[in-house]
Amino acid sequence: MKQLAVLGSTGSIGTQTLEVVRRHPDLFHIAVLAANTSDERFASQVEEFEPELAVLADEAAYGRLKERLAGKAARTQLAGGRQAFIDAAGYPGVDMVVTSMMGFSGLAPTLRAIETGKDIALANKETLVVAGELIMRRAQECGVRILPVDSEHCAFFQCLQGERRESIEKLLLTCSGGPFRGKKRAELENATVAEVLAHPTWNMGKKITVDSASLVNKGLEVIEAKWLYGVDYDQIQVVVHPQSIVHSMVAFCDGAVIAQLGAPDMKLPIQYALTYPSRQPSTFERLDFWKMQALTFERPDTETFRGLAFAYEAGRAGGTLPCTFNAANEVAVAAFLRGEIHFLDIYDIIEQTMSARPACQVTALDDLFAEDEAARRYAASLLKKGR
Ligand SMILES: NC(=O)C1=CN([C@@H]2O[C@H](COP(=O)(O)OP(=O)(O)OC[C@H]3O[C@@H](n4cnc5c(N)ncnc54)[C@H](OP(=O)(O)O)[C@@H]3O)[C@@H](O)[C@H]2O)C=CC1
Ligand SMILES: CC(=O)[C@@H](O)[C@H](O)COP(=O)(O)O
Ligand SMILES: [Mn+2]
Repeated sequence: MKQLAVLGSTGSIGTQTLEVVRRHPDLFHIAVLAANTSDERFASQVEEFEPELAVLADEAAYGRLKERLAGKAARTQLAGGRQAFIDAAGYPGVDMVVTSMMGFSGLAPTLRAIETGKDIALANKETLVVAGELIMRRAQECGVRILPVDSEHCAFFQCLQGERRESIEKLLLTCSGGPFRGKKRAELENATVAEVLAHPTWNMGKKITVDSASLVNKGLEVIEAKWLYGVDYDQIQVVVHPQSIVHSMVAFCDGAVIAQLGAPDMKLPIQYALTYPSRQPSTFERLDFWKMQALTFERPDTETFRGLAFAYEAGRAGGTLPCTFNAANEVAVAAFLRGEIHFLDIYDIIEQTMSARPACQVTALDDLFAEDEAARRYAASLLKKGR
């Protein structure tokens, strides 16, 4: 029985992870649940799974949780606050930590999980974007496995089973193109939050859905792929594939291309990460190749969707720049979702923050926390200028 900690259990990946666990009660036990503010949903998860430990990072939400669970879930120890959330990642007896929390907040708990010897089912791509070198090195030193949950990276992982890294010619990273595929800047000036959140193929949390529309998500995934598979940026080619059926492909040195296909459903990569190296039966939707329409592929428009170009620039520069890129994006996306800026302003905020804060070398983890804070402050100052 694998003992799991699910960090970010109330979100899109977190709830789908729990769905996978419900279907395999013989394989998994939920030892730890952790989330941030969604106390109502979290309380019902705690009642259902009765973990040993349940943590809400947000103190006010933790207060509400205690009231909700008064006289219930007696076997579960409750805790609240940011430090408790990080400590939950190192809970004794846990075999695998699912990092389904959002954004830079994933870095410290992921590192804690690695350093306490837990395998990682990694959904939180921002952690690898800001600290890929450090995370991969610590994982190797601590003898833990990082199993990708992100659909494209799970596809690479499946395509690479039994292959040598040196045989990789290119990683072909597929991209839906988001809700605005084919549109030009002038058509995006007044894009509404509802239009941005209308992803054509995936149902996900709000932040990643905005990132998909701007192609920042694909940029984050380029950097994530670089660290997971140890390739050069020149070996990662983004291919727009609007149907989201081919989840990604690997081109090998002999000219062969291996692809992983499936219906767009995150439960499959989540289950694969949780059960690897075995495959477990599932009732997830099957592809019907007799009914399938065309699978199409195109080149991304990086002049309109500048998020991808910024990511390659940040990734190639290295050092603190990917952290700067990520922080500026997180600030801009939150402001866009609050209705404070236009969709295209996200690009300007990233661009200006990246040019104001050139890459510095990362010598310690604290360099990244300092850069995240400084870049957020700079990006937030751009919002105040009344864009
Ligand atoms: N959704 C998807 O299909 C995919 C997601 N991913 C990645 O997975 C991660 C999660 O995405 P998704 O599930 O969509 O996001 P959601 O917004 O749906 O969920 C985010 C989760 O993180 C928690 N959270 C948010 N902020 C904090 C914080 N500061 N400290 C601790 N916990 C926090 C939320 O808690 P609460 O709700 O209680 O506030 C919630 O449980 C992201 O990194 C995303 O890029 C990758 C591939 C696909
Ligand atoms: C489901 C998943 O893995 C997302 O990261 C997905 O890739 C988003 O789709 P885009 O290709 O539109 O960014
Ligand atoms: Mn993805």
